[in-house]
Amino acid sequence: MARQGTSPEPVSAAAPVVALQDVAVRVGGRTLWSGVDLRVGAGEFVAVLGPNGVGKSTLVKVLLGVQPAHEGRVRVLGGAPGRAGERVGYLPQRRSFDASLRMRGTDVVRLGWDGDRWGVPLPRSRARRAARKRIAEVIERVGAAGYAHRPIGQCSGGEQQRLLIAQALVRRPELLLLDEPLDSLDLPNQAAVASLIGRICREEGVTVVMVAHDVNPILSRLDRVVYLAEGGAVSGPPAEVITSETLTRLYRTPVEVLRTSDGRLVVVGQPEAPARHSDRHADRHTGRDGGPA
Ligand SMILES: Nc1ncnc2c1ncn2[C@@H]1O[C@H](COP(=O)(O)OP(=O)(O)OP(=O)(O)O)[C@@H](O)[C@H]1O
Repeated sequence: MARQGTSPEPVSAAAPVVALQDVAVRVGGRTLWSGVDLRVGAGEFVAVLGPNGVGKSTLVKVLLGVQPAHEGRVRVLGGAPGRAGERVGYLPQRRSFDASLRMRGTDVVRLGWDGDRWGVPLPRSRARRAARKRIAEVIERVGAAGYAHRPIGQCSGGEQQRLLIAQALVRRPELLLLDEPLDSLDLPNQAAVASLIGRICREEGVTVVMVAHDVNPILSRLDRVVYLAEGGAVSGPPAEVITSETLTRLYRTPVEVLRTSDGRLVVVGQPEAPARHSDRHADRHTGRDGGPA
C-alpha cells in the first residue's frame, strides 16, 4: 500500500526521538504493514491506532528492537532500535496480577530500577539509598504512595497500572513506549491515567508513543496519531487523520467518523485486520458496526 500521510511531518531542527522511513514489517511470513514513515520529536505525545491485529504492538516491538524491520530505516534516540538501554521505558500490553501475588507495589517498581543493571557497582549503601529515593519519588509522581506497600495482587486495575507506569519511569527514560495502558480500566481510571501520562509528557519532556484502542481519553493531549491499516499507515495531527475521508482512503472501504455531543469520536466501518485475535479481546467492539476511534 502506498504511503498516505495527510500532511508533511513537522520538520524539527533537533534530531527526532523516533524516525521511521519507509518501514515494512513481516511476522510469520506475512507483511503486516509497509511504507510507514514517522518522525516523533522530543516531548511529543503520539498515539498508535488501528483495528485489532493490525500490528500496533509490533510497531512498539520494532522501536524496542525486538522485532526487526523487514524494509526501511528505524532510528530511536539517534541509534539503532534496542541500543538506547534505560533511555527507553516500556509498559507491555497489560497482564493482570494474580490476586494472591504477595509482591508489593514498591517491589514491582524496583524491578524497573534493578532489572538489568550491571557495570561498576556503587557502594552498596549508596546504591540502596539512591534506589530507595528514586523509587519513592516516582511512586509519589504517579500518585501511588497510598497503596504502594500493599501486595500488588490486592491493588485495583488502575492502581496496578500506575505502579507499572512508575516501573517504566523509574530510570528516567526520554522515550516512553506504552502498549494499551488504558486497557481494562473503567472510564474514571482511564481519564486519570491518561491525565498522568499527559503530565509526564508535558511537564518532564518525556516523549510518549502509546498504543491505544480508544483515542478518546487522550485525544486532547495528542500531538500526532499514527493509524495503521493492512499494508500501510497514515500519520499526522488527530484532526487531519481521524476523518471519514482519510480513513476511507486508508482502509479503501467507506469509513465514517462521527463526533458525539460530548466530543468523543466514533469510527464506523473500520475493517478488522485479516488475522484477528479476538481471544484476547473478546469484550471489545471494533467491527463494521462502530467502535471508538
Ligand atoms: N511472532 C509472531 N509470529 C506470527 N504472527 C505474529 C507474531 N507476533 C504477532 N503476530 C501476529 O501479527 C499480527 C499483529 O499483532 P499485534 O499484536 O502487533 O497487533 P495489534 O494491532 O497490537 O493487536 P491488538 O489490538 O489486538 O492488541 C497479529 O495477527 C498477530 O497474531
